[in-house]
Amino acid sequence: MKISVIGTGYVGLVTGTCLAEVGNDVLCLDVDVNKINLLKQGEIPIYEPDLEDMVRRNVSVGRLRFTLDQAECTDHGLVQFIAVGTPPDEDGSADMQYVTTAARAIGQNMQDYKLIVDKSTVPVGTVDRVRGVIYEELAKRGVEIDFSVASNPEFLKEGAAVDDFMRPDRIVIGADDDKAIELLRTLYTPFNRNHDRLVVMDARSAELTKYAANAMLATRISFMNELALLAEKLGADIEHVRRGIGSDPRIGYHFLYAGCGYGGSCFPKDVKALQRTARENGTGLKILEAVEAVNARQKEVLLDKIRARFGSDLSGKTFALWGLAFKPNTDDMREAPSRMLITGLLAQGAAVSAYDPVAMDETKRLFASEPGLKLANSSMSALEGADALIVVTEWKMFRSPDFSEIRRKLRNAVIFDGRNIYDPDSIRTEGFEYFSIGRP
Ligand SMILES: NC(=O)c1ccc[n+]([C@@H]2O[C@H](COP(=O)([O-])OP(=O)(O)OC[C@H]3O[C@@H](n4cnc5c(N)ncnc54)[C@H](O)[C@@H]3O)[C@@H](O)[C@H]2O)c1
Ligand SMILES: O=c1ccn([C@@H]2O[C@H](COP(=O)(O)OP(=O)(O)O[C@H]3O[C@H](CO)[C@@H](O)[C@H](O)[C@H]3O)[C@@H](O)[C@H]2O)c(=O)[nH]1
Repeated sequence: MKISVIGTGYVGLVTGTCLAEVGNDVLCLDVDVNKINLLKQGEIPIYEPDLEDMVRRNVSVGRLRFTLDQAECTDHGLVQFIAVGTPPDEDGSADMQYVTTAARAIGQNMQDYKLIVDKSTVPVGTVDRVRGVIYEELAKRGVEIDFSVASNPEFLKEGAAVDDFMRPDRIVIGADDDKAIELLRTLYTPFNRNHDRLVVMDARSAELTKYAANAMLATRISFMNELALLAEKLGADIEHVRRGIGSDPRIGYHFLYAGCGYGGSCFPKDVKALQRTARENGTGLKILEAVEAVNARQKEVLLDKIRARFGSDLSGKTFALWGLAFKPNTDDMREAPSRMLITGLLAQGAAVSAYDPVAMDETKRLFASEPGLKLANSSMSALEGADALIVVTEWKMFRSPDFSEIRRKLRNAVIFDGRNIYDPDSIRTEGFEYFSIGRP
């Protein structure tokens, strides 16, 4: 099938590449000249496991192409995926300007039937709004052309995006017209083997499903983070509690890890946007208010522990920080807990020596003018002369380090572990003072 994808970020690039991988003829559009130039050379602008090889493979056989030309993009695909950003606006609502621009451009350029698919995470009612914008543009041109609009929210996780897209838990399709549903059913057949993963519903329910999924996952995390604070006061261990409750299949093990707060481009913004939608509709979402407040508090937990150990004036102190991305296997630092921590430490007069296996360039971009932040070449060199080590992101490479080397390099044998990756007993046997989340 001929497919166009508008927006080549995490979602657009993965969607386009995976659809090309199974044999479709895909053209991806972006307004970012640098991105498109890089992609045309077979280089990808983000770090995402397995993606670069897949892009190169499909580019080389001509199934995946990139363009800056909107008319070419509209002309190419029978199906037009909108996968542009929907960042939070000042009031917490999703900023819809990029989706609207993309829809308007389709209306301005289309010559024959198109199925327009909202892949971006968008407020309930967006399918109707996109349809309205396209009608407006067709009316301006004085033409009548048949088209469909559907919702097909994306559930991939950064760091596992290719795998999530190729082997989805479910494929949600929200549409009221049979032609759109059949086209999407056909398109997703290669990803829908063994058992039927297609969940077909009306567009509004599909749009709400996306927010509900992220809100539920964020709720689990905030619940565990709040319980972790209580566990600390009670002398209980949240890791034991996690295993104890996760064994109940009604609860399950996933997304129960206490830590230094959730980040990323989705949970924070989607939790906000859903609350905004509720308020606009004259109702509230009290649970989500608490989820957000608990998360904001949790992002301060490491700094609180550091100040409790080293005092509130941290001037003259240096802290080694392992992990800058909001989670492992990505270079994405949107809403990353590391950012608040770095800012907090620098504001208290401390210096920071930071290392991340893939997010160093992004850190440079975000903190270019911070003299107190040093970017180390390796995890071990970050430790030289530091007063303590702080682990913020649970990259695999941080899980079994050489503890005697860490002890030699640090000025004090102190570790703050924001992701509970070390065993408290064995790390104390190694001679460290150890502070983690929700454990004695
Ligand atoms: N990142 C994720 O893990 C993830 C997962 C599921 C859903 N989502 C949702 O998918 C959407 C996209 O997220 P992302 O992380 O890929 O965003 P992103 O910021 O990485 O990429 C968006 C891209 O769209 C481009 N763009 C903006 N306006 C355009 C236009 N008019 N025409 C062409 N290109 C345009 C931008 O230049 C950018 O490259 C968001 O709504 C997000 O909430 C994201
Ligand atoms: O038990 C857990 C699990 C995750 N996190 C944190 O939660 C955040 C988000 O993690 P994750 O969900 O793995 O990453 P995302 O790539 O943001 O993916 C989420 O957001 C996407 C965008 O909407 C959705 O498509 C995915 O299904 C949804 O998991 C990260 O900061 C994690 O450290 C925890 O603190 N504890």
